Amino acid sequence: MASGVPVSIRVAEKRFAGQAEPLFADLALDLAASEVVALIGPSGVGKSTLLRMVAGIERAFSGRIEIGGQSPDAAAVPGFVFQDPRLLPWQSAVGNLTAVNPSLDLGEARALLAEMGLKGYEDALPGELSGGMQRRVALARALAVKPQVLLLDEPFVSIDRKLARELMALVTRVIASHGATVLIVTHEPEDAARLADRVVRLEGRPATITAEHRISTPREERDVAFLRAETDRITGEAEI
Ligand SMILES: Nc1ncnc2c1ncn2[C@@H]1O[C@H](COP(=O)(O)OP(=O)(O)OP(=O)(O)O)[C@@H](O)[C@H]1O
Repeated sequence: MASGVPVSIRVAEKRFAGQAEPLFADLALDLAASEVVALIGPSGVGKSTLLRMVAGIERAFSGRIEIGGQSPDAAAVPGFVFQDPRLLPWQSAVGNLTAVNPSLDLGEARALLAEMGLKGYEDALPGELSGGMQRRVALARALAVKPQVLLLDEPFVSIDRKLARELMALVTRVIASHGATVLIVTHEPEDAARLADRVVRLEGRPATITAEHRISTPREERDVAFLRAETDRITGEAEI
């Protein structure tokens, strides 16, 4: 089990070609080791871009991002869960895990899939799995790199709420058992209230942090009434 490392984000400027205003200017965000931070904010504010910058996928910006004191290039590979599962269609579930980490032994890969509730489906191809099962494989794949940092980009979007809640329960267990530092982008304040230790709202262009909200109640104690109240606080319908 890898434990989480601190993440330091300092963006002097990030601007895509053709943008009159930079997406980010003098943006600073720190995550403590093993902290779970949810990024919320309007569409187009730059949440996914920031996640890709932390992952080292998006490199054209001025500033510095450090993962456990190292640049994203030098740091251990983060686990990344995208909006859609993006599995290799010709690889089995196990094959999708070993594809991202060839040193993962088959027993470990199968154990990760079992942890995601996929016992018996290890050798199935993605096309033979339901959408929900494919998302579970994608989560197992993110854990297959034994990440110190887990990046989740709207992993519960465009699925029904029942499935989203099942997957969130799974992510809650993963957070408890794998201990990574987690940065999750979500449109749903309720999802943030379920999962995060801290909710950070980005707004404007350049985007700034306009609200931060800590949630200290343990995840497993967050019941429906709690989630409703927290969601109101996060959306600004109650004082934060
Ligand atoms: N590769 C790119 N080239 C040019 N512009 C881009 C690129 N990627 C993102 N953008 C622009 O940067 C802005 C931020 O995009 P981003 O996807 O990060 O926002 P977001 O907050 O994640 O939005 P959403 O919630 O809709 O996913 C948008 O205006 C988008 O069009």
